[in-house]
Amino acid sequence: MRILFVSAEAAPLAKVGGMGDVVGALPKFLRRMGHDVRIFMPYYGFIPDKMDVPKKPVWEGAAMFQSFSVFESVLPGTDVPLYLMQHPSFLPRRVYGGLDEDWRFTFFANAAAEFAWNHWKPQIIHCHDWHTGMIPVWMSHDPDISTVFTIHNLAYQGPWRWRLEQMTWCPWYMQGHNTMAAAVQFADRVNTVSPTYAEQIKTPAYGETLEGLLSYIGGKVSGILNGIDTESYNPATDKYLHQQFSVDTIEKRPANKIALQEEVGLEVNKNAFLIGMVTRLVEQKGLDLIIQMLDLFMAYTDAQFIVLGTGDRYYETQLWQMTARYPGRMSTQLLYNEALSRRVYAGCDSFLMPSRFEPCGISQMLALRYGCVPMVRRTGGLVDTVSHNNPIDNTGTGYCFDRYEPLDLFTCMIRTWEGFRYKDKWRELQQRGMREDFSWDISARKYINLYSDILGLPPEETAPQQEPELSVGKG
Ligand SMILES: Nc1ncnc2c1ncn2[C@@H]1O[C@H](COP(=O)(O)OP(=O)(O)O[C@H]2O[C@H](CO)[C@@H](O)[C@H](O)[C@H]2O)[C@@H](O)[C@H]1O
Repeated sequence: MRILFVSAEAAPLAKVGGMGDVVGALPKFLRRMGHDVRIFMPYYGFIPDKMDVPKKPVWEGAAMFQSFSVFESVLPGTDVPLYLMQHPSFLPRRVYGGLDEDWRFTFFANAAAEFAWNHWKPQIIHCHDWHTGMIPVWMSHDPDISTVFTIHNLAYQGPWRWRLEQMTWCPWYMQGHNTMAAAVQFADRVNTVSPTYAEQIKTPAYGETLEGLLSYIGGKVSGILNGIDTESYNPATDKYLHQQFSVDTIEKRPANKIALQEEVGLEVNKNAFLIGMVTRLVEQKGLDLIIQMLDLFMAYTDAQFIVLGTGDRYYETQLWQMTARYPGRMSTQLLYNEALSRRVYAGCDSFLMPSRFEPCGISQMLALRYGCVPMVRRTGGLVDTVSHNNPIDNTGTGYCFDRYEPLDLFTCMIRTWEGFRYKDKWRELQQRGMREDFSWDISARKYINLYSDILGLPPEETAPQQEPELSVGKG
């Protein structure tokens, strides 16, 4: 099959969050299964810092009264063909933000559609989040090109219809209120990134006002759990770590904790319970819960806490102020830093992710892979990837809580801190997590079956079923 991924992010070139991880990894695995998968993304101003791009474009086109050029290369570290769309609006050294965001991504989507019609014609365009949401509307006219639309984040829905009407050809029959709604209506298949979240978004608590529409088109909505790139994220070979280790040499892991404490200015103490977070600092990630109960937790325990992230100014300030109250025990790194993120996963004892909602979550899977025990709220993909520790039966991979309440988070963190004192049981818990298989193989097969289904082809192989475990209340 010929499949074109269209996305605003693709790791390692442009990654802000988990969508970059997915688009950077899934095509590689689909190609290994024998399909011609390619990526189309913007040529951001910072891309030449990360790779050499040919000087001559492979194609030039026009959309929304603007001309643009497309350069062909390969996604670094893979054999995936990459098309970079160049236009002055993408020259700034940023992925998101700016007053022209609605315009530039609608234009990007239009450019991708022109590219698919005129240069490389795929059978399926796989669109990611609202930035590509108009593609399914335009492609609904084309009998040769079908579309899959993946929701990574329902909270960001793109420009509203009146703005789309101003900017572009927005057909009269497009009754969607905004770009995300239009995409959901017109795509041949809609999927989100975990089975639990695929059910949750049909409810008012998680549907972000689209629950009615998502329930109405429920037959074409599915949930396919994300994987992680286990080749890139491998603690046994990760060149960014102070000390590499594997599930069988886990006794080497504490050297990473000491190195991390030194690096971020925490008191060097191998016995202190070190908690980490690597996250976008936004409401989704449950930061308000942490801000409400962290003082209590710090007073009650000897724990240390490191946060690596950037995002809303409000959360940055709150965390910064809190850090000032705990010198040597808390460190806030307001940075986007891939290398440091790997050292946080490898050095911390536990990873905190009390999300308000979570479509899938990549961070908790990376934490598990690096032996960092996750503490999570049971919502969305966190339900499908982390199970509660049961030291009697030797099952479970982390610590979980249900209700979105500071006291429930506090209790969960205290239970984890207690668990950390029983070293042998803790090591077994870490090893169970490290042995979990989150590689892309299973999910990539499910995507192939989804594409085959649209094209009327028989499924390639039967992938094992993932049953959603429902937890729909916001607590
Ligand atoms: N400051 C920083 N420095 C370095 N690395 C950083 C960083 N901040 C975040 N990251 C990295 O970005 C990724 C975050 O991915 P997540 O899936 O956990 O959340 P996100 O909300 O961004 O993704 C959305 O899309 C994904 C993909 O579908 C869904 O899993 C998820 O639920 C949904 O919210 C991880 O690889 C993490 O290490």
